[in-house]
Amino acid sequence: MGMRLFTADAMRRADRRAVALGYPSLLLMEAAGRAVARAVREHFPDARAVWVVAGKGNNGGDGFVAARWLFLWGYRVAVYAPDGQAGDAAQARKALEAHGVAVRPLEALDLEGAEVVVDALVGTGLSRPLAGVYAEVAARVNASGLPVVAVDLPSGVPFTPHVRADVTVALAGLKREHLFYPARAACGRIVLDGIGMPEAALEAPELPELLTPEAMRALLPERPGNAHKGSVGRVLVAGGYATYTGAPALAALGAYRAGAGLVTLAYPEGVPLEPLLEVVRLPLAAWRAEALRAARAEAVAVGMGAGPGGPEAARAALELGLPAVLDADALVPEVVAACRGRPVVITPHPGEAARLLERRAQEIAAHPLEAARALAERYGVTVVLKGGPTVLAEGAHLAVNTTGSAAMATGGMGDVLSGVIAALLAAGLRPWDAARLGVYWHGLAGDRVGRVGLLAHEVAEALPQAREALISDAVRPFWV
Ligand SMILES: NC(=O)C1=CN([C@@H]2O[C@H](COP(=O)(O)OP(=O)(O)OC[C@H]3O[C@@H](n4cnc5c(N)ncnc54)[C@H](O)[C@@H]3O)[C@@H](O)[C@H]2O)[C@H](O)CC1
Ligand SMILES: [K+]
Repeated sequence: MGMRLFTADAMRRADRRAVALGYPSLLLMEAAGRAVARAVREHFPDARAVWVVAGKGNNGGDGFVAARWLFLWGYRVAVYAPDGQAGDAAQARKALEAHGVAVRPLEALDLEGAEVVVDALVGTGLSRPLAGVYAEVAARVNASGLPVVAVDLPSGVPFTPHVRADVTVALAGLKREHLFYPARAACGRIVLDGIGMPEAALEAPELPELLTPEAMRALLPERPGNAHKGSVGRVLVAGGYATYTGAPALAALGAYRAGAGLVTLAYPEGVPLEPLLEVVRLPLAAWRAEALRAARAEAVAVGMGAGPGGPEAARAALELGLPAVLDADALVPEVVAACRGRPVVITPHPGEAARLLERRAQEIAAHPLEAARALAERYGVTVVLKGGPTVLAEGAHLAVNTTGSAAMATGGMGDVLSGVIAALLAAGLRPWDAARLGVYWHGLAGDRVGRVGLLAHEVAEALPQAREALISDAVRPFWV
């Protein structure tokens, strides 16, 4: 079963399924609290004094469990919470108090002497922005400058105010706030703990898939020992005029570094292109499908280069009937609309998605999953909506990438990605597989060289070592 990205509701359903399977919910809370206590010990090994702020719900319950274990391990512990817990949370509170640990009112919070704060005010049960004493506690914890370990979610996200955590222990599964900004920025380092939740309870094929190393490794095309350059995928790159003369070269480089056997670059005669020794050049008098056939390609990447010829190049390339990746200036409604039901991957950023959906870019960036789904529905193609994180859609399927970083927000990065996806299409992968693996691999390569100042060609150069790492099981997801 693949990993899924949960909403609060979906996690509540998983909880209920676990209970229906006979799994006592108090066991989940016990595992959750203990995981939080362990995170404190592992991430702040020098701390001896831990203050816990807890709410009325199960998030607070997890906090009481964490406090009990930390107390039993010899930490100095102070616990602040309102009265009025019920169910498991009330039990967890009693179990803590049985050790003689007093729970003081939140209003009495005194952070003097604390070395780490555990934030267990609210988790997935948040229904409205924090206010009153909760908002005050969040503000005081933030202002204290003390390290914060958040239980499940930093309290208050996705609204403001919220706690800013150094470590967030995600319980049972990752939720949207752990992946999407601005909430993600409040999480700090994210560690996922399974809390013993039975796999069957977590099954939720309707939720977006999270791209994991295991799932992506399985998609990597094999390289047979008797491979030759015509047998592992030939890619045609069509684009590169006017301003971005390096763009097609970056796409070609991305395709080669992703394993393409041969890359042909078609371009209008007379356009000066950046040299790339291994690329076959195909100068054209005009964008005509007949001329493009000379490349004998199995997939085509169109649109890098941002010139007025983009749509024209795209039309000619699409006439070849090959699997295709469309980017940038090829992403105009008339061109994309002609691709319905064909093996085509489009790779818009929010601005291009806005053009295709006739919406505002801010709206797209604020609701990327919904936008990707809308694009897939409207155009009947595979969608890669670039962003932090990149989200993908095809038909009813959604996926969210888990690699890459803001360091990759630089020119030419998308051209490399187009080349990678085109190489995977040429190697015979279905568009959904090529898009998911391409996005994941591209991000992984970025992570391996990742620091601000990263250049697109450096990411292309890191693709082979990222592949090796993926194959040899040396890749850990960010939540481990
Ligand atoms: N499967 C799991 O992931 C498990 C998670 N656990 C933990 O349970 C919480 C969710 O618990 P729940 O009781 O549903 O909600 P919360 O504790 O997050 O919050 C409910 C609590 O807070 C009050 N509230 C809501 N909004 C506000 C607000 N803005 N200001 C003040 N108070 C607010 C609400 O009225 C309730 O009293 C999950 O995050 C995990 O930490 C389980 O322990 C194990 C299984
Ligand atoms: K919390």
